[in-house]
Amino acid sequence: MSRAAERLRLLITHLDRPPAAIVSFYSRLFYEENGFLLIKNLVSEEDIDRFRREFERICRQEIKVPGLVVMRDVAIAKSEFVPDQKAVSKLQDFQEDPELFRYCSLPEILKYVECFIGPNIMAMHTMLINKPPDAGKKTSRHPMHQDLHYFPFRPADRIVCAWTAMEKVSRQNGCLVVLPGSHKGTLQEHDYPEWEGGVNKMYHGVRGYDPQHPRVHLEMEKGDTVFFHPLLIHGSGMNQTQGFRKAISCHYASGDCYYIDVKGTTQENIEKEVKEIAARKYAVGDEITLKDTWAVRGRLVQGARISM
Ligand SMILES: CCCC(=O)SCCNC(=O)CCNC(=O)[C@H](O)C(C)(C)COP(=O)(O)OP(=O)(O)OC[C@H]1O[C@@H](n2cnc3c(N)ncnc32)[C@H](O)[C@@H]1OP(=O)(O)O
Ligand SMILES: Nc1ncnc2c1ncn2[C@@H]1O[C@H](COP(=O)(O)OP(=O)(O)OP(=O)(O)O)[C@@H](O)[C@H]1O
Ligand SMILES: O=C(O)CCC(=O)C(=O)O
Ligand SMILES: [Fe+2]
Ligand SMILES: [Mg+2]
Repeated sequence: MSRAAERLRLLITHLDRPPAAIVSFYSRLFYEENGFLLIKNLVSEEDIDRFRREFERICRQEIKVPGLVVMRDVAIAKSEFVPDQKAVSKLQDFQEDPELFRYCSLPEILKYVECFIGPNIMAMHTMLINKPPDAGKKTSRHPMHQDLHYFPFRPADRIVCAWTAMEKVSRQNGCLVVLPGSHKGTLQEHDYPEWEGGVNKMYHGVRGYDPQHPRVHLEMEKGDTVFFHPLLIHGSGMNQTQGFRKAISCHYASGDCYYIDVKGTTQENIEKEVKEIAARKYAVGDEITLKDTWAVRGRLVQGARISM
């Protein structure tokens, strides 16, 4: 941390009731320097319990949500499907589920998102992650990566992720691991890590990241929320408990971001995979573009949809 940030932190910890302006200025400085900001106790217990109940209903197949992707861990991908949360490692694209999508519109979340990306806010990517107990092959890990690798839109500074712990997350059950300050670098080349036990579909990792870079384990309580920059290198360790570690997240982009063509960039490999899956999912041919797959999923949650 810079000296300015450290002095502000000391000031805040020594004041009985630090002025809100100083706290927000410090928070912003912390985000600029580290690429993430953790806010404790931001989402209510009641809301989280509602998201959990909705997740369980989806797993039991009591409701069907258009466009939803229900993902199984690669370790059990080829075994018989049972309609239970134990068979689901992640939901993606829940924008058509009003109950889960409520998360993306929570005013306490949008208040922060607006500070980072401005008043026009699109929810671009939604996930409920149910990290399973590791089946013994370390496939429950998420390799270190930058989320921007997946996004064909810019600028990076107008994108932010909100990630809320739905229960206590610790090093034991595979909390997020971040490399503070790594968001100041550029987008790195990503590919599948060479892991003996297998890797989940599309879980690319940064090629040759520096293992000496300081790492921070973000241990969090239920309702704590971390906001992070799309260039921040992060991942999560394996779940060494018997519980399913739950988190809900949304990636936001400003309504005036713009799409880019990733041809000829390091993102070409993920484009190829996404197009193959999208062609099957939407039963269309080769003509679907990466941009289309994002434009159909994005939803405006505040302000104006300008170029997204
Ligand atoms: C900021 C963003 C960061 C990220 O999003 S990182 C992770 C991104 N990952 C994704 O977007 C993957 C999303 N998942 C999916 O699209 C689907 O789950 C997926 C992988 C296409 C499978 O879906 P379905 O086709 O409905 O499932 P299926 O049971 O019919 O299986 C079809 C073939 O896929 C395989 N599969 C299923 N889950 C897998 C997994 N987790 N890892 C690797 N392979 C997997 C499955 O074995 C089957 O293979 P085969 O065709 O029988 O050889
Ligand atoms: N060989 C590797 N190559 C790349 N990334 C790795 C490798 N091993 C672990 N990681 C990543 O590092 C992060 C932390 O994972 P891991 O569970 O191995 O360590 P940890 O939880 O920090 O340490 P410990 O297991 O000692 O508590 C995860 O994002 C994981 O995917
Ligand atoms: O919840 C996790 O383990 C990490 C998820 C993540 O970083 C992602 O899906 O991009
Ligand atoms: Fe990520
Ligand atoms: Mg670990």
